[in-house]
Amino acid sequence: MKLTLKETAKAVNALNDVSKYENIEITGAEFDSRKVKKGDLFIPLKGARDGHEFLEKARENGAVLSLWSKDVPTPDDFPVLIVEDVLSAFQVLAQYYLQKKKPTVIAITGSNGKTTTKDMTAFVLATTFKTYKTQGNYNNEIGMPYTILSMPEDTEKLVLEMGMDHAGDLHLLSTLATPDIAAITLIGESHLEFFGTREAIAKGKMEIADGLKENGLLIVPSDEPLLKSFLENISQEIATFGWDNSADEYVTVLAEKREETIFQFSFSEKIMEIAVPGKYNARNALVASMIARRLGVSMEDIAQALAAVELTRNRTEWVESSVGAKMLSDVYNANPTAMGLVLDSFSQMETTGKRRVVLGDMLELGEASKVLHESMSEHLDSYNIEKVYLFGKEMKVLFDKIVENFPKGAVVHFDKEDKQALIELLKNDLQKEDLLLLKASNGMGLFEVVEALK
Ligand SMILES: N#Cc1c(NC(=O)c2cc(S(=O)(=O)N3CCOCC3)c(Cl)cc2Cl)sc2c1CCN(Cc1ccc(O)cc1)C2
Repeated sequence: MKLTLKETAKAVNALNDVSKYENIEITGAEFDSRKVKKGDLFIPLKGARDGHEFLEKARENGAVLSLWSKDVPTPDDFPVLIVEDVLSAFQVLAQYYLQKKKPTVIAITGSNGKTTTKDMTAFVLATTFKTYKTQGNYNNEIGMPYTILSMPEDTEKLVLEMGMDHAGDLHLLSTLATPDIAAITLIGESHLEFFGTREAIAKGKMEIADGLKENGLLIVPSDEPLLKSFLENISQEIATFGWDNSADEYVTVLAEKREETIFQFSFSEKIMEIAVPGKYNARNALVASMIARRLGVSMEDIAQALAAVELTRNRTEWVESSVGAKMLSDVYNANPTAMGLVLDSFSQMETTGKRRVVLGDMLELGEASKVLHESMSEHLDSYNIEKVYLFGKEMKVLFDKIVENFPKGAVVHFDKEDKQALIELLKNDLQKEDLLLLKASNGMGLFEVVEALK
């Protein structure tokens, strides 16, 4: 990214006069002060802590400018753009950058299929165009603007995953990104506890068309009756996909093997393959191919790319333990905000068994580490969570802080060297109906704990 101070100030509607600053250029935008590089714009978001507290760290790492809330005392020795609301300014800046660079924007949503379809689409488009895609789970109102502002200057095709937790989420993301192509991979059941009915989920998913360009294309499943009524209000072109010729384009699965799936699309004689099992991956490949064909990628390139696609393992899926407990190892974003958010949503999840959490150290939090690990106590309530297993030396302060608030023995702490002891205790404690959440920095190796419990 490359933006001048002046155009940035204008785009975010800065409230202060920036003419007193020399005209600098920003080459990136970051809200995690640890990731700030030279030339970045710092985005002080309210996470587990208020990002405004971390300007010094951002400055040390090379930030040249910062957005700044009008409600926070202004630093007098650092250039800032004072705004009504930092998050909105971040989003508006992303929208400005998108309108300036004008890549083709492809938006993809749907329950679990969206990540696979996003990866497949980007992989196929990359055979022919300079392509950029959503990284990790950066698919929400913070992650998507971040993705847009991280896009290389010469990006031709931008593949954005759009996540939906609540009604209104996709309306915001779609109107920000104004996609040229929008795809709903599946309506599914996720978040039923929030939406109440699958109709409400379908309505929420259809919001992805709210920002769709007039000459854009909406790609939807042909076998989803709940979408029918909403599609009547769509003025843009619609293409449906499915398993048979009731859809505009369909896929015929010829063979499902352990390591690959063999199939054929309605629009080509070619016998295709992807190096992953599961007929739903053939459906995801069909959506990716419909998008690629629409944008001019040849069938040869599509076939070659699909045969070689590597998928980022969908890393937030639930896996079952050997006794039947459900385990979620959320390996994304080991930062205080993400840990707090996942603890809050885990604490609300329906279960007939007990909720248990394994929390490992969050690394690289420097001198803020103690207070940030302790702050997780705000997300741990003995009413919702039966047992807390803390793992690593940074987590000792959290143990000391919460042990008194839980029944005797409900909070335990292990040093990193005692991973085996942690595994033995979990094997002993876990019951069939339990839910287990595991979250830590990758460096703590919690995936070994999950593997041992499977
Ligand atoms: N609160 C907080 C902190 C962070 N939070 C985030 O990065 C963050 C992550 C998330 S997220 O949940 O990970 N996320 C981001 C993108 O889309 C998917 C979801 C969100 Cl939504 C919001 C924020 Cl503000 S990163 C970070 C802190 C506080 C400490 N910082 C480093 C530091 C160490 C020592 C110091 O002296 C100063 C700073 C690093």
